[in-house]
Amino acid sequence: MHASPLVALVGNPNAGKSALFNALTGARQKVGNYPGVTVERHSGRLVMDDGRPVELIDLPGAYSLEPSSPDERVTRDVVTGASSLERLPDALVVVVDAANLDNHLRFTLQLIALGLPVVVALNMVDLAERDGLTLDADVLARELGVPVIATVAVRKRGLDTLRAALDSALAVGGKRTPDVGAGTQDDIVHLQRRARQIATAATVSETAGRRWAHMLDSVALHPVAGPVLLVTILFVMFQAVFTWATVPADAIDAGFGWLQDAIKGVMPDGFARSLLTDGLIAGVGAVIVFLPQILILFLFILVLESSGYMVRAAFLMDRLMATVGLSGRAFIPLLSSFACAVPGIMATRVIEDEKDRLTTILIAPLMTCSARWPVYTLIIGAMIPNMPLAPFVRLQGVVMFGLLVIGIAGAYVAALVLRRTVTKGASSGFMMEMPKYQVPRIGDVLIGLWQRAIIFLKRAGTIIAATTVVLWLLLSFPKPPEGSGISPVDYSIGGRIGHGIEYVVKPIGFNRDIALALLPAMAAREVAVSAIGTVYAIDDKDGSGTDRITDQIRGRWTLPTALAFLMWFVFAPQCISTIAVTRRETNGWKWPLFMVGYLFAAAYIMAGLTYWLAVFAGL
Ligand SMILES: Nc1nc2c(ncn2[C@@H]2O[C@H](COP(=O)(O)OP(=O)(O)OP(=O)(O)O)[C@@H](O)[C@H]2O)c(=O)[nH]1
Ligand SMILES: [Mg+2]
Repeated sequence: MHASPLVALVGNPNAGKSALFNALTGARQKVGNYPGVTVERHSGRLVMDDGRPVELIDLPGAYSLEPSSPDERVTRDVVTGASSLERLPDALVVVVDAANLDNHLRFTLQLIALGLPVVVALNMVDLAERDGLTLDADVLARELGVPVIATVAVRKRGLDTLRAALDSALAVGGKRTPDVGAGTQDDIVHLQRRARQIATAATVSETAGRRWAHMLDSVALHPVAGPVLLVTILFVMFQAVFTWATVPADAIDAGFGWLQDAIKGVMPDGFARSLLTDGLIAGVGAVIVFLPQILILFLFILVLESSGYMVRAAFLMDRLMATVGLSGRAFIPLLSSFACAVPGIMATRVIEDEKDRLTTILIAPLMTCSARWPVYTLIIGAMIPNMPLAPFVRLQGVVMFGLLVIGIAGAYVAALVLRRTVTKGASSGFMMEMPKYQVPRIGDVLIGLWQRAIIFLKRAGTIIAATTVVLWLLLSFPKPPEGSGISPVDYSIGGRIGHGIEYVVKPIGFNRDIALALLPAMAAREVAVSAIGTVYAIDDKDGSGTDRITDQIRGRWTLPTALAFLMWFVFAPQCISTIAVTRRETNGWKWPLFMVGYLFAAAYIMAGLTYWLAVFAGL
């Protein structure tokens, strides 16, 4: 039996728990360590008005009862009575930041649901008032069903009232066993909604900016309107990529055409000229044409990120992610993977749980990265008619969107399977602060776009140029004997390698041209585009050298082949950089090899299925 009751200070990080702890205990505190963990234990003595002592502990800040760090685990274990290091508190003082009520009330609701006596310290009301936000503590108390005391920890304001409220909470409290299930059952979207409702109800007055944020959130986080908005934004993004980019892309295309002609005008005909114009310029040009589309894609991502919407999207996704046993924290790395899996995989470092993190790394390549855009766009542009389906909705954009959705669905299934087999383990929760909404700064967005453009152009200038030249050489030599009638491509070294690959990919509907492009495309996916361009430049039947790749594809590919090829690129791990970064982040070859294996298998099966279904459907 302990002499004095135990009271724990809990709340989100930076709510002011330690400041309140210091104000309440003064010099009567001890700092120690919880045995076995590196988490510090702060305890101190609080003296009630009648002189009775209460032991106060300052718990580490946490976002929720689903811990994602050792600190948060200590907090969770203590308040749920699961801790072997600390007895169950007799009451909780939940500290919330008044200026950040929506965010902090989520955890508060979870804590109240545990059933222990709770007093809420509505802290930092001075900062809230400075920001033009006035809150009604009584309304808050009524909505939450527990006493709420306004405090300013650093000015020791509200401490007497807080002590009195704590006294009566302890008096009526009795000790109940925490109802651990109650706090964690509600998913975070629901909690967030409830928190926002309460915060709105308790708000007496607020600035226009805050009012706007509340209004935007009531749409963006709405259980029905939220997902609809998210899908709409993504859909508009894809339509924009296809429609806005045509003019600049055509201009770039024309520019490279002009450059080819100019060089043909000054250089004598021969191997060097042909390598330079039909090989290098055509190959690199075929990829650079996609710069406008990639920049439009990044424009959307950067604006969504800097406006504060992205984290809201992560919230909406959390429920979905939880169904496959992934942490909501995985959303941000996965989202970055839509630009490129390499930074995406590096961003998985924010995920504490190893199994969670590994699963996220393994599915990251299924997000449609920007290197796939050139491939998708080329094939869709050549083979899918761009007929309007509805105002502002065209078939090509829909197909593109479909490929993206298939990638996500693939990742979903992969995570589901992986989490039950090779990366089995308990899943952890996710909580993040909702950032403020703000109008994106044009300068920041432009700098972001500029950086992407440079990275893309560098790739085109190095990896893509080099593989194009190597492929050109492999496809040009040795030359078939004069008058043999054999196509130079088929006779070349590259052609023979291609025939070898063709054996493997013929069953899934791929032709020789695709087989030839697959190997160089291992360097980077978009090389497939320049590689196909190279094949057709060397294999130019009429010798005019003027046919565009799209026309060549149209003439030589069937629709089932094109669809199978698209499906292949949704799954195939055609990217050396991704494999390398996976090796680095997982410290060994085991997981990158596993990733390559399962993705190639999926690519093969899905492409094959697509091909044969399309053939049987008579496409
Ligand atoms: N203006 C103002 N500042 C406060 C108040 N309470 C705390 N602060 C300041 O807010 C910051 C965070 O306070 P802490 O007490 O360290 O927060 P905490 O909840 O212990 O944070 P963690 O330990 O990280 O979970 C500090 O700089 C405090 O000085 C308050 O009522 N008003
Ligand atoms: Mg602290």
